[in-house]
Amino acid sequence: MTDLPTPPTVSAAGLTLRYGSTAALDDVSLRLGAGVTGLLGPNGAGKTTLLRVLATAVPADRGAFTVLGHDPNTTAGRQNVRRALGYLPQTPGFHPDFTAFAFVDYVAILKEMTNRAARHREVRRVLDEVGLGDVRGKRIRRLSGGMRQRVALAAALVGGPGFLVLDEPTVGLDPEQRMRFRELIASAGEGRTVLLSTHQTEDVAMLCHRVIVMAGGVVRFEGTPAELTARADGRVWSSTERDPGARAGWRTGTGSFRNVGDPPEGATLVEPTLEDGYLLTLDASDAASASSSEVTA
Ligand SMILES: Nc1ncnc2c1ncn2[C@@H]1O[C@H](COP(=O)(O)OP(=O)(O)OP(=O)(O)O)[C@@H](O)[C@H]1O
Repeated sequence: MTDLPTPPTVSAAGLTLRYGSTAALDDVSLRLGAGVTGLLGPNGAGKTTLLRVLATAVPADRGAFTVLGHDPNTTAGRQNVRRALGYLPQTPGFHPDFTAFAFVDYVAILKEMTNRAARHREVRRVLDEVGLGDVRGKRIRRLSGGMRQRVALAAALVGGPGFLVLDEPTVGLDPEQRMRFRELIASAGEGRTVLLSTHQTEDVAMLCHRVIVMAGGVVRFEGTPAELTARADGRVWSSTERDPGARAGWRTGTGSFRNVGDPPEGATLVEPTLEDGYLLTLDASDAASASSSEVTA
């Protein structure tokens, strides 16, 4: 495992949150440092719940965490966590009749920026930062999906938060917009702690210095993207027909089959991707060993 900055900027221990009989979070412990950490997991893994707990939108039943040294268990600490936080939720709730400027300004007001001139300067700065300076007077309903997502990012960035939480920000974006968004997230992660929930393994491979994999409310893996990819070393092979022993196998564009799982003797091994490592980590038997040997608290 690679070393994390000491002390970590965000640290959580034993976070547990149940909805009825569902453990949305089950004893989740993690540490984040400056830079972009990816949070991968299938639907229902508990990613959004974890982000909402860290953003103090919902309290955990058990466990504790700190953000930039602030403990949200006290009223003052919770206020400090919120001041340090920028949050881009899964479905940003902006009024479509607001202009981009008015919406980000509104969020800045909620973030207690009371000096109007300074606040407007800051709103212009973040809209410029996400490349929307030219359309800041346009109503949000007239902007493309990618531009709306950038308005939401600008709102999360306003006030220069030390901890930025992004819940699936690239969902529904076309490849060009996604690339543009990656650039913005990467620059937002310079000197700042960013936690990026995503289903896109390419986002993690291209952007993140650390990755956390969750499933069923449990952290299955915490490490670097290279370490996650390495979990599939020796477990991806090509063949002329689909290997019946493979956990997944498909014909590629070149006509040969790419198989993932436990290769037969003499198989032609190929380079794994981060997605292979991720899929194998979700496999139940791998998960058991990952949670006992790789998860750091
Ligand atoms: N408010 C709620 N009431 C009841 N159950 C909930 C609530 N919020 C989440 N859950 C359940 O908790 C589990 C974790 O959900 P969560 O939304 O955190 O997963 P996720 O990893 O973000 O999934 P997705 O990728 O689909 O957004 C799921 O089983 C979900 O149905």
